[in-house]
Amino acid sequence: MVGLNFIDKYLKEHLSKKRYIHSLNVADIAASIAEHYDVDESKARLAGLIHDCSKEESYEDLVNYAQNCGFPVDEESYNIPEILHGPGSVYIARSIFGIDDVEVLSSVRYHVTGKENMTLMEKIVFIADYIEPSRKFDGIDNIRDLVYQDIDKALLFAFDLTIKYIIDRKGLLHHDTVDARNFLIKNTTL
Ligand SMILES: Nc1ncnc2c1ncn2[C@@H]1O[C@H](COP(=O)(O)OP(=O)(O)O)[C@@H](O)[C@H]1O
Repeated sequence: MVGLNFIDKYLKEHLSKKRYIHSLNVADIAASIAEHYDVDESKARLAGLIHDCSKEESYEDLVNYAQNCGFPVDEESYNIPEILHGPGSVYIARSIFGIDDVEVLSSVRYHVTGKENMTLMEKIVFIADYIEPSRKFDGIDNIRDLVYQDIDKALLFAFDLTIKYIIDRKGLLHHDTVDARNFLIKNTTL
């Protein structure tokens, strides 16, 4: 794997200032949630740092990256450009940063939509992205409180908000977020 200085320089060169700061914020909060839940802080921090590294690439590049990211990406995903940077960032993580840790890679892969039966690391990176300090929307304070009490409750709140947001805008909704939500409803005590 390349050094953190290389990753930092890459992010500065490939992301807007705002998204670069967002990435640093997600890294910090992911590490803090990981510490709380006793999972590997440095992996959570790394996944948070790189989660959006492909976000400003063209649709054509993202399609190519997603097809070669090493995780399944279904056909429907290519109709929703907003979600392609999940797999796209995995491609850059592997091919440019030399990251091969599956926990880190899968947290980046599913950070936009979530998925059925998420690992704790995947949950941490997803929710860190959702609540990092520069995010502002109704209900965020509730999610910020819940994260340290019961991460599944925080995730359910976030999935419901995302699903409602997309439905309100008549957008195409990828089923992974619905699957993530339904899995929590069926398998956890909420
Ligand atoms: N299941 C889904 N189906 C369609 N669009 C989705 C789904 N989940 C998330 N999105 C969209 O993907 C985008 C994610 O952007 P954002 O929250 O800024 O993530 P990031 O910090 O990873 O860039 C949002 O526009 C959101 O509405």
